[in-house]
Amino acid sequence: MEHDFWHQRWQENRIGFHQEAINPWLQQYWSKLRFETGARVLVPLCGKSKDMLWLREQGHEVLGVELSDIACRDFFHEQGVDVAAVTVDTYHRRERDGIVLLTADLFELPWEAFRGVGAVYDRAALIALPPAMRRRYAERMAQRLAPGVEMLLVSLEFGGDAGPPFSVPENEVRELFEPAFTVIRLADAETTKSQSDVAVREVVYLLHRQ
Ligand SMILES: C[S@@+](CC[C@H](N)C(=O)[O-])C[C@H]1O[C@@H](n2cnc3c(N)ncnc32)[C@H](O)[C@@H]1O
Repeated sequence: MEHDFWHQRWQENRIGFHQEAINPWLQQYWSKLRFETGARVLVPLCGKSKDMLWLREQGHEVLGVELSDIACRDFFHEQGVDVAAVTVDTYHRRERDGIVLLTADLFELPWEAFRGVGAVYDRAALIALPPAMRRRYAERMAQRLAPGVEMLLVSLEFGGDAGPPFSVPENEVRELFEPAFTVIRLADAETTKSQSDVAVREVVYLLHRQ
């Protein structure tokens, strides 16, 4: 998607993807991942997800990367604090109590920004991207993550190519990430796509960087 698409969504507050509750898959399956105590968790395309608060409560440092400065600002504002942004190179950085949010294009971030990442949580990141960008995303993860780093990925499967959110079925997840990652399908459940009655399956994967 073009940057403008997302900036407009945030400006107009059309953020149906945002969840007020902590994601149940995250709570159920995060303990399946292997990481060091307190590992820094990368949350790509993080929006203002409250899941980052849950990860922080588990003792992690959190590194969220998000295109929209509105999202990064509002994440902290909704916790009752206004955190000033510091400009670093081409992006904005806000930090408070172990949560760092970078207002940046994930694909433009330099290597150093990924330093120390020990785990990844992807909810509505891969599925927010059109096909060619999904390939770039998987390549970027393979380039930037150290061997042994694991990712919890929540994907969606439904009929049709329209999006976002896009349907990314298991064969595509494997095609994108293997062999750089081993891919384990952990669980799935039927849900309903918002604003329509299309049957949608949410699928949770554990990815292990080889
Ligand atoms: C579907 S939303 C999901 C947000 C969050 N993961 C959640 O669960 O609420 C996708 C987010 O990715 C952001 N985004 C899109 N392209 C991006 C990029 N190239 N780099 C960083 N963020 C991006 C959008 O602004 C949007 O907030």
